[in-house]
Amino acid sequence: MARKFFVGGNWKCNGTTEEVKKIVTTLNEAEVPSHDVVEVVVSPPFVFIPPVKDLLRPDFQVAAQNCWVRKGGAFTGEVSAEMLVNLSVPWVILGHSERRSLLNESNEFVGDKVAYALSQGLKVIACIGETLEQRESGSTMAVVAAQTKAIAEKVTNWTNVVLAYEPVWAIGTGKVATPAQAQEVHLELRKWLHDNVCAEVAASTRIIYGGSVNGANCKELAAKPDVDGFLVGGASLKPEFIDIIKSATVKKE
Ligand SMILES: O=C[C@H](O)COP(=O)(O)O
Repeated sequence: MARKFFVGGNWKCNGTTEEVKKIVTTLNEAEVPSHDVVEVVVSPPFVFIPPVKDLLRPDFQVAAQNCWVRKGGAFTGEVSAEMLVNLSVPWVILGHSERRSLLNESNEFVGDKVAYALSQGLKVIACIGETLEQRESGSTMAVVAAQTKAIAEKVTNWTNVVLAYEPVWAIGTGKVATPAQAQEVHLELRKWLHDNVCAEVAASTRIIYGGSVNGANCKELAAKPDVDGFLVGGASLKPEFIDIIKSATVKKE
């Protein structure tokens, strides 16, 4: 089964009303491959989700950057999956490394969040990835497998899950993984899904790469057979995000 290329733009904690309008205008005016070829999802901070949804072209979708682990209620400062569904927000990013490291989100907590968000009808971009220390000690695969296992233990249907491999050492550093490094981990993750979930999920789940992706390095990465798209941080705030979307048509090796 062909996996549709997926490009996510994670705006993180950035933007003003004016900047958001400018980014959306750039996206709306861009000529990009059709929705049959590439799925584009932008993820503004919560407060900008309603205006972005109102202004954004209909072939692009919106994701939240997080949501609460269970049904909403007395959880000050949190936003629930139900609220996102109520606002017709189709996607949510969960388990981003910034939340794992700065807010101590554990593998189990992320697994619970993914399962709950899916149960409410959201689609999930689930993030995993190793630190530089873990890579240098040779434990990359063990780390990403443990992170994926915590999700797999709670999830029965993978149809609405995109797995984002984001090595922490590549995030916001300008130090992108080489295409070979990304392909190696993506292929290993696919094997892990094959052996621990099933062949169908391994073949159909999109595994996207994140970490210093830009307009200049995206094509080489997109050519790798197991790189099914990108989760873009810094460059998603710039016009070069369009070039990254266009890399969906790069021929696979
Ligand atoms: O979610 C996106 C990643 O954290 C990548 O961020 P970056 O493209 O700024 O390195």
